[in-house]
Amino acid sequence: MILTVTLNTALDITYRVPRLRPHASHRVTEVTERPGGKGLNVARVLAALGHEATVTGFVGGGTGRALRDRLAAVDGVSDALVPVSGPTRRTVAVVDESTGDTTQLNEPGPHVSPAEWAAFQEAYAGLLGSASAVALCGSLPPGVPVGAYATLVRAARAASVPVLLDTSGEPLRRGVAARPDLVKPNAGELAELTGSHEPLQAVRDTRRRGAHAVVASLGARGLYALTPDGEWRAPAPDRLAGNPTGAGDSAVAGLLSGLLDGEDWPRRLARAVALSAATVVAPAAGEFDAGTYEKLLARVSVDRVTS
Ligand SMILES: O=P(O)(O)OC[C@@]1(O)O[C@H](CO)[C@@H](O)[C@@H]1O
Repeated sequence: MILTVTLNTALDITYRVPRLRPHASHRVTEVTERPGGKGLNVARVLAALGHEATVTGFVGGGTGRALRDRLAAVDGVSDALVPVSGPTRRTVAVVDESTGDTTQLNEPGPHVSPAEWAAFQEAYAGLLGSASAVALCGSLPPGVPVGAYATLVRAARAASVPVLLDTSGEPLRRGVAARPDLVKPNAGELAELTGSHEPLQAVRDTRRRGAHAVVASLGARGLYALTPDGEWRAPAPDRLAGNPTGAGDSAVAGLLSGLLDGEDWPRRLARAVALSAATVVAPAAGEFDAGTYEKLLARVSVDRVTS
């Protein structure tokens, strides 16, 4: 199975409003609630692609129960979440129907005690034994040490399980230094990590800091991959209208799914680009439009960079 770790799980709430205006009161036209946090989105997409996925991380309180109830209804995803005494957070995505723009409000998450963090690490070590790959995704809840991902990367490497890291800030900086097989930063995360606003220079710097391979999502410029096998650029397809929340998580699912299906880098990147775009046209994170995915997969161009 593919293991996804979401230390800061969330009940994702999406509101659609005709037009979002600061200082105004809004009538919500549609509400959706989904089990979320980045790794849960990755797992749902992997399951939809036919992979067996297991999710772990912390879960607690009434929001945690609601998250688990909804997760139990998702085919192909096993729940190996670890209890925490505080309540799982909510995140709110507000979609402005007049522009298609999304505004995201993410709660910090429950406080995690040293004993809860130790219990998680024990559970994680056990799960690594049956994992063919692991994805470490999203922000850290309060109380979890800032070097948590570095610790989890090292444990995966010691167990010879390929490990992908998708986070930001100091947890990313320390996690990269622990030498994950792959990191997937966006342009903002790259700039924060390296201090460079020139994305290609920042990608090279990230690899020098320890990551074996880097796949950067550069918005309208698409994906840029720097790997031991070479460098590739995969331009994004024409801008699609919709909700971009979770598009990066679908790219992670595409990269992992391609790796485990034995695909080469260009085909993994094509999956990532097509899934990411197909997520924008689906209503919520962790879902994708299958028709759009198939159509784009046949059309995505991935170019080798030779300089
Ligand atoms: O606060 P984090 O952990 O960075 O991000 C959490 C989150 O906004 O990311 C997903 C989209 O990628 C949402 O489903 C989720 O709630």
